[in-house]
Amino acid sequence: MMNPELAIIRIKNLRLRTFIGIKDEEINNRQDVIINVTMHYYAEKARKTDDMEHALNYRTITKAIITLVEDNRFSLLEHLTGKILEIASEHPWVEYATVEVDKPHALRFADSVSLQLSWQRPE
Ligand SMILES: Nc1nc2c(c(=O)[nH]1)N=C([C@H](O)[C@H](O)COP(=O)(O)OP(=O)(O)OP(=O)(O)O)CN2
Repeated sequence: MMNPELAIIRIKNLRLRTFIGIKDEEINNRQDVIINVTMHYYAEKARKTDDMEHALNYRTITKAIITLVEDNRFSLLEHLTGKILEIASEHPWVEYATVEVDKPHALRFADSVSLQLSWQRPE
């Protein structure tokens, strides 16, 4: 059974603009990306103390993702998603993280295309 103290933080539909893609049009123009991040961590201390010092600060993590995405350029969704996953999983309290990045304007006849990567802390 899952541990009830394992909190799940979800950063939902973080909408940013960046250079992503391999076509000339994509290299020369920023486009929208939509980012969803999930992080699992043991939140018992944060729950009991109501003190930010014991919580995984989703604001700090979100700001780091915004800086990464907006200040860089990427060719592949795989690379961009992997870099965001590095940020989402770097805090030592994070047990498990997933990142999904949508490129809504990538395919003419589809609503969106997305790529998801996950990370699990080794036992
Ligand atoms: N694990 C938690 N982390 C954070 C919590 C929380 O309850 N648990 N709460 C906060 C803040 O209260 C708030 O939700 C976010 O902070 P805020 O400064 O408003 O974030 P913004 O990104 O909107 O800040 P801007 O400076 O306005 O861009 C933080 N973390």
